[in-house]
Amino acid sequence: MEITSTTATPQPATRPRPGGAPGGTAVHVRGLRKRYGTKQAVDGLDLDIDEGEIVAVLGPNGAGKTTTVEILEGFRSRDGGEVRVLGEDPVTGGHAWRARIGVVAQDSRDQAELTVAESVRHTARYYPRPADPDAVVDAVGLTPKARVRVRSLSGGQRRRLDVALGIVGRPELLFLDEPTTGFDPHARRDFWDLVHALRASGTTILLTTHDLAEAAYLADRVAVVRDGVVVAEGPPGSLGGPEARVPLVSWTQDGVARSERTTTPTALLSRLAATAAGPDGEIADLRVTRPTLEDVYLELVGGPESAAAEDARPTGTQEDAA
Ligand SMILES: Nc1ncnc2c1ncn2[C@@H]1O[C@H](COP(=O)(O)OP(=O)(O)OP(=O)(O)O)[C@@H](O)[C@H]1O
Repeated sequence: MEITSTTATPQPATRPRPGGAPGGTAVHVRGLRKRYGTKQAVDGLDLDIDEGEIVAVLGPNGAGKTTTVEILEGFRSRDGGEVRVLGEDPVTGGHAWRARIGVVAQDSRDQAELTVAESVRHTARYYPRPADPDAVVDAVGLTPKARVRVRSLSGGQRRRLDVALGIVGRPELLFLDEPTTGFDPHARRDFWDLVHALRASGTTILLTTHDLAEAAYLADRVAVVRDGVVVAEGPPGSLGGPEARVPLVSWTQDGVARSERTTTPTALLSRLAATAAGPDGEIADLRVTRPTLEDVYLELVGGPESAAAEDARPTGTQEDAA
């Protein structure tokens, strides 16, 4: 599905070519800091995103992802650090800068009384070179609901509309904050195709997600945030380095579950065949697995995403959008 402009306006000269041809830096963050009361939510965070890249920011609840992203979007102030988004400081980015970014936030916008088509058309008017609203509605799979009022949509349909509203301005840089929450598997896969199509047209994408499969499928690079800093970054397939990807061989011997990490699993299997196989020649419960992105991620953040990682928001320190 191609999303075309409603006007003959050509793409901006700065728009990168697909495939990551020499482009500039879309996002540049150094030493970012943000404190809420006594809580240091962002604590010296560094991040760079090249034009045309899809970067997934991962991290447990309360790690500082949303705070960081909202600072980049210009919706939240910062206490310190250097931030450039499409070459500008979000604090001083004006209307023209804002029109170059798209935001799919966690909280839906409220256009409950409009139909889906009206809502997308309405939002398109805020942008100088919007996509065809009907094509966008189609791209997110909402054509059958185009004449339905927003308030009547299901949660997942509402989320798709959020995505439509975020992309109708044909942003150069798109922020996707947990975009597929509530999507059924089919819608999620369609959405992934859409994200790839956007990237192919040169859009830079910053994605935050708790869905490791989504990050692995979509991202060129992932950045893992913990306690307000990036603790690891790299392509999803090699995050954590070769050490983190050493295969794990597990088996049961004499009724006891055993496992061993080894770079030479075949040699270990030969040894086990001689020493741990039962009378039938089989090694009980034998499995050889290579750590997934999820395994590496959990190792990096110190265990499953849990309440332990999340601290309650301190009351009385709410900060309004900057
Ligand atoms: N407006 C606020 N007022 C006070 N504390 C806040 C505010 N927003 C966030 N915090 C705190 O800052 C820390 C980082 O929160 P943030 O929402 O950035 O994390 P997150 O990584 O996006 O989490 P999640 O995955 O749950 O969305 C948390 O401890 C949170 O409680």
